[in-house]
Amino acid sequence: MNKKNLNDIWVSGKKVLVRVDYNVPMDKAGNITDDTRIRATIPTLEFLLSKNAAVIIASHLGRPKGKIAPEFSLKPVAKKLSQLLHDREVLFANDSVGPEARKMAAALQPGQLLMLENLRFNPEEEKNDPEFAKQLAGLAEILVNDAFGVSHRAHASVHGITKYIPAVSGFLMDKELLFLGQAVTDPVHPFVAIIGGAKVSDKIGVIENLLNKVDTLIIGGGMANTFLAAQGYQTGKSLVEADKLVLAKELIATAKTKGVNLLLPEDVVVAENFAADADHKAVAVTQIPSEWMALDIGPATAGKFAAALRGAKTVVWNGPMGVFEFDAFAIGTEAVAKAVAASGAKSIVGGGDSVAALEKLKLAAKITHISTGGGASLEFLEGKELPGIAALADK
Ligand SMILES: Nc1ncnc2c1ncn2[C@@H]1O[C@H](COP(=O)(O)OP(=O)(O)OP(=O)(O)O)[C@@H](O)[C@H]1O
Ligand SMILES: O=C(O)[C@H](O)COP(=O)(O)O
Repeated sequence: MNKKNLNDIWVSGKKVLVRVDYNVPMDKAGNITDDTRIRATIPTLEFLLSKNAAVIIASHLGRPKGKIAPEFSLKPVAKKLSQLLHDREVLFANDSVGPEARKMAAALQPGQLLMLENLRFNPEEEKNDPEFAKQLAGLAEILVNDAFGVSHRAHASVHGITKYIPAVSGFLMDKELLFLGQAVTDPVHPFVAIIGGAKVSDKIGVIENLLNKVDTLIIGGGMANTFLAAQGYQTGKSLVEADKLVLAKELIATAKTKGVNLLLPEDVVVAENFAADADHKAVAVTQIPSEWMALDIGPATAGKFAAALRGAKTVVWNGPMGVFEFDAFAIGTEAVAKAVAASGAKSIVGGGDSVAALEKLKLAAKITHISTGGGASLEFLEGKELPGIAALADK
């Protein structure tokens, strides 16, 4: 990529603002339930500290809608970061561009770390407000953008700010762009993509773009029902997007024209109702009872999908094959997770459910790259230009 990264600039003794995506899940008591996104930025932070930069960390957490909301405070995240950095002190400012942040940033010494409070406590962040961006830029000399997960948002801390101070990518951003970039621009074939999750409407762009690149496209999860309905199967009470039937038909036709091997479920696990303990059974897609709903791919389909993954050289996976939250309907997703891990392909996985399945099965280490981006990795796979990446300084 023709953008500057951390190796292209002098950071020693400089004040560096690092934009990270510490939008991590927390339980009701404020405990971080998955710290992957924090751990993923440690190489960038350690590099900056080893170079004696004064490091100011900025992030959002959740969607507090421009208002101060204690449940969205980044304080617990600062504590977690300190632990992950072997109890190194992480100073904390109770605002992001206010008097406290300004004072603490000004006093920050080389080798020290300061975390700002949630950027989204200010409505100006999401509005990409130039004055807010300028104030944020005023805290530092350089922006290091390691927040791949938010690079699809034209927000002040990833976009507007780059008008005032130079912006380069951090190591996490580099890693995301390298792996996702290779998959969309220069994949090694055979290239197999697996797309699942609830709705076709969320992933139309991804499917359309991947149809130009893949050899095999596997579709599972709730969205597969719309494709089944489009082919004329009775889908009972399954989740089907009636307004997407024509589109699903078009996508099936496009796959054919482009010579893509499109794989849809042949059998599904149907349930009497949407519940963890619902009565359920595997049936052929021609046999879905009118009062039942498909909540997982069936065993024959899982076998077919696994076979399609054998010999793949590049695999992209996003979205579960069924209602993974209920054990009875997690079997298809787990079978796909095992097949991706066993494929030996360069594998790129995005999305919380797919990653959770891999972690549950202790297979995450077998994946080449687990993306920290949700919406951002989807938009990247759609082939869109992400504003936070476009705004990085050119080489
Ligand atoms: N057959 C189905 N019927 C109804 N819901 C389904 C079905 N299959 C999967 N789902 C639901 O889809 C949801 C995930 O879909 P979503 O579109 O949010 O995927 P995603 O967020 O991209 O995936 P990930 O969480 O891996 O990123 C899960 O909550 C799952 O229960
Ligand atoms: O979790 C994410 O996908 C990112 O942090 C972006 O969050 P957002 O969808 O609230 O902008």
